[in-house]
Amino acid sequence: MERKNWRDFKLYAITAANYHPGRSMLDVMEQAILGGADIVQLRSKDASKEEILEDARALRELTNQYGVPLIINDHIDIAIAVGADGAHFGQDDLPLAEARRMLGPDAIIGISTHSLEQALAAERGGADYIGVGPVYPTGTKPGRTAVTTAYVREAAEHVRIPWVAIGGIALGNVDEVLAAGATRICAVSAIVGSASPADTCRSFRARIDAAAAAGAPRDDGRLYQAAAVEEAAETQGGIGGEAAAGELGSAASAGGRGAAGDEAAAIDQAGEPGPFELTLNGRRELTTAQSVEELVASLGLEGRSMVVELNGEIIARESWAAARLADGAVVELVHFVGGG
Ligand SMILES: Cc1ncc(COP(=O)(O)OP(=O)(O)O)c(N)n1
Ligand SMILES: Cc1ncsc1CCOP(=O)(O)O
Ligand SMILES: [Mg+2]
Repeated sequence: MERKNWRDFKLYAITAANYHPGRSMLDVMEQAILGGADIVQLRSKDASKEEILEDARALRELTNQYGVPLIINDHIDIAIAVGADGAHFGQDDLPLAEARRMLGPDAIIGISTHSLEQALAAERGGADYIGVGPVYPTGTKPGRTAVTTAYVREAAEHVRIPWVAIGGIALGNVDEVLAAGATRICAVSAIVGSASPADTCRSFRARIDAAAAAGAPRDDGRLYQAAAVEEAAETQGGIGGEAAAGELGSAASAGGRGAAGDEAAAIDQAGEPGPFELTLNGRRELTTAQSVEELVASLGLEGRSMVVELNGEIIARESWAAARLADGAVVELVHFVGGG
């Protein structure tokens, strides 16, 4: 089974046997993986060490079968014993430096954070990813203060390592979390407590993919449009924040770019292409992508099955790199969310 880069994960599923009485943990987690969960954590708060070890072994086998990374919550010894891909620790668990020493440089180490200060400390300390939450109050960790989407927004702006929003996230509020800038979602009860974990995961993935296709996230974690406006401000010599969004067309032209329909995109004074405007699935967006291939990559959709139409013409996959984008281009992008 080919493994993708774990950093590309979008949907993080965590075990919680209390939410699925009568169904086995392995069956529920297999359904979650089949539905699109692409990283899995064993989190078991009430079981004995022996039971956790047994579950960890079984989950290791399952996740290996599907090429999905396995993270063990809290128990570093069990992570080592079963050859997990990594471990997750909270603010009061084993210190990060100690965990790294014990797990080695290649292990994936995740740290829970509840404020930007903690996030930046984890980043400096060498965490591989962080949890951002609990975004909403949740029965899975009762009594914890919700950090709200305000912290999600801060994370989107400042955190440069992979980060995942967690806590009280369900299909009814996930769009709000994505709109705040999250590009990865973690859910416990909403997934393992649902009648069909596979369908629920498919729905989560569809929402996450839709947010990406709508032009929100970039690989660097900054909001796509906001980042483009900031870059425009830099390259055009200081267009101010919010006003820049509306004024970009004229400001960019002043920087030497042709009108809508020009073949060449803007080149700024440093020789870098500047942002220009296109219509993506009916929405006006700013991009610096020079070709369809770059546009798809900038949306984080590489490798996805999709049909791309540029200015009314369907572009075959092998022509994406050659299909140049220019100011005023009209792009329709339909990608298919894989099931099973
Ligand atoms: C992905 C992810 N984020 C946060 C947590 C919570 O970890 P922690 O704060 O240590 O709390 P417990 O899960 O141990 O109760 C997590 N497990 N995973
Ligand atoms: C483990 C953990 N850490 C922060 S919130 C949380 C629980 C998330 O569970 P749920 O998705 O059911 O709210
Ligand atoms: Mg913990």
